[in-house]
Amino acid sequence: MVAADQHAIHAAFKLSRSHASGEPFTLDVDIQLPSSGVTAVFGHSGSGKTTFLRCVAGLERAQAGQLTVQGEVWQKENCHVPTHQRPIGYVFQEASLFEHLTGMGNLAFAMKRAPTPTSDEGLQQIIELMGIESVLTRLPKHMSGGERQRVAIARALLIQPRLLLMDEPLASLDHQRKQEILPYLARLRASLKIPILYVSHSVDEIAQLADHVVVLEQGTVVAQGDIGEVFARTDLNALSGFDTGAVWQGKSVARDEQWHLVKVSFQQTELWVRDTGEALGSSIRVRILARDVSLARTALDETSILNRMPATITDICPDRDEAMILVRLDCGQEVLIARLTKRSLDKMALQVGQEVWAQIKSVAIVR
Ligand SMILES: Nc1ncnc2c1ncn2[C@@H]1O[C@H](COP(=O)(O)OP(=O)(O)OP(=O)(O)O)[C@@H](O)[C@H]1O
Repeated sequence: MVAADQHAIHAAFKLSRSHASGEPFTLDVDIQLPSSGVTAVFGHSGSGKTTFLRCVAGLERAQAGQLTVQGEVWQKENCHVPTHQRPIGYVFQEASLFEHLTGMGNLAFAMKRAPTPTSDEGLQQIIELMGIESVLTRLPKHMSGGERQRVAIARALLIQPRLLLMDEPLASLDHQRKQEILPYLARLRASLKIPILYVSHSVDEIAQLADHVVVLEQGTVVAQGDIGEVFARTDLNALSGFDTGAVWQGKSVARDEQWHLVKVSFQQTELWVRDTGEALGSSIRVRILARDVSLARTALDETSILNRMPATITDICPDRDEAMILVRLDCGQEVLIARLTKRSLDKMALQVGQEVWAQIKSVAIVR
């Protein structure tokens, strides 16, 4: 839960619509979101992510709604601030640039809409942040998908928004372009003071970018909280499956130069991870996929696995795959999830409350 904070966002919307096919849809949310960082709005296709974002933007009007952003009312009973009067930047799935204007022309258009003049320095900072210097003289048709999207993000920032809304900004890009643009989004997250609402159905993207997660299912909020907390849950349909995995936030504390490894310390446990060259003391986020965690009843000495730790089984939950099971473990203050076959669970006679050894085959650094 987000602490009561007058700078937070309170969004409550009730909106019903019926499909041509006859299947009705209702968005029914009442949530408090943090005033900074990236809040990911996550869920399967059709869960209502875009509808929620459009309600925040004022593009869609909920039959009943209340929206307060940092103490300012944008919607309440008979009051509905129109979209163009809301200080928001909106980045869509497809970069909607003006095709007849160059990159710089697109940016200049946004600057004209900003409430206060942008200094040359401010403009330069955004150009550098998004790495778009070399495409400013080009028309959008001569830019790659990733470049177009980065110009679109810069344009949204130059409006000087107090809230940035991003609706699947990477969805139209291929894998390589996504990888190219992700570091820019991570930089954006680190340098922006304003809150970002980021809609996505990609667990990978969210694991890398989000601080806070809201999970929608059929128009309602089924979970919300800090990324570590939400990703540690095994009962969420949207998060169960091949990509299930815990996200841990720690600090690098030691370096093993011979083996190119860095020791990352978490609340009560430590992991050795690949050295990505960051200074000791840096904050490091890792993702441990449930399929990369195996369990042993005793501490095995002869194993090639680098990261092993004692853990207690706290829950055993069904997986989307009939043959698999998710085991939730407490490792000190950290929660780990292991994805095992039902056969292994049975063979090892694992039960809730049992002490085991968790063996982590691979740890991905996500930031
Ligand atoms: N313009 C519209 N008219 C009628 N129904 C709509 C309209 N837009 C969306 N819907 C329906 O409303 C529901 C929520 O759609 P929404 O686009 O918000 O979901 P989503 O979670 O963003 O999905 P996706 O990930 O596929 O974009 C869906 O059932 C969808 O079919």
